[in-house]
Amino acid sequence: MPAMLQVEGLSRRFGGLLAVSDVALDLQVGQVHAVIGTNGAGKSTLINMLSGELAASTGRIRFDGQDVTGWSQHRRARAGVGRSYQRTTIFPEFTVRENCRLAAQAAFARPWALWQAATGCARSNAAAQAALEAAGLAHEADRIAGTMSHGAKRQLEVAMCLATAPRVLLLDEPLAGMGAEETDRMLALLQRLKATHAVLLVEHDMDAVFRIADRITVMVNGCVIASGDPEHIRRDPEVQTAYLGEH
Ligand SMILES: Nc1ncnc2c1ncn2[C@@H]1O[C@H](COP(=O)(O)OP(=O)(O)OP(=O)(O)O)[C@@H](O)[C@H]1O
Repeated sequence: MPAMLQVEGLSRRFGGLLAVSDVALDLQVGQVHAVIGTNGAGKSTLINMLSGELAASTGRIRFDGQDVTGWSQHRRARAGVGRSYQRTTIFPEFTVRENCRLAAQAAFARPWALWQAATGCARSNAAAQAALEAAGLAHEADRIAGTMSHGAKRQLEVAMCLATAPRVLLLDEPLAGMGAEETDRMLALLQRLKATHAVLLVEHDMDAVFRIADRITVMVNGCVIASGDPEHIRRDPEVQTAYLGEH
């Protein structure tokens, strides 16, 4: 199957620091591709370049066959590149449904329709409902988002991402701070979503990564030191030394 998102020779420099160095990566529908690595390895910088929040210093990003390296974040998002953040980014005083509708409205902005009530935007409402159902949150639709558990809030962030109709999901530590049950629920969600999306997962929870990932890329100091299926990564001596320890 051709890659939905394809990265070649991607680097990012911050002054004298090479935060991401010559990274190559493929994301395919049907796969969760996990990127793991020590603190400061360059994982968030990589996601920020894929989403368009940060410009690449060198290299190329292709999405669905098109070179999107020079595209803005908004243009990539509209084309189908969705992302979630390390820190919770919901609107706590709004309902779960309103959060999803706002995410959809931001993605499908129609400046010429300013006179229409936002609540009446059929496309955003439909996208919000579909996202809630896909994320398993339809039964929580009318709940005030701020009153939900930490795990449910992270699930809502994935739903907000889904409301923008993405084909690629870039997820930055979606399991951070979760208990065992919440982790199980999120992994079940990712397992369902990968059937229709290409998923990039940046995550520190190694047990979860080895449960869910179809492919793992390991970064150290900005460089990819290994990439392959979980068994290959588990056995790689360089990965063992640099990162995994007992896993
Ligand atoms: N805007 C910036 N300006 C300067 N240096 C930066 C900037 N963003 C990141 N860095 C540096 O780039 C390196 C990679 O950071 P990055 O946040 O991508 O790592 P990470 O793998 O996501 O780490 P963590 O697991 O702790 O989130 C670090 O040394 C960091 O200090």
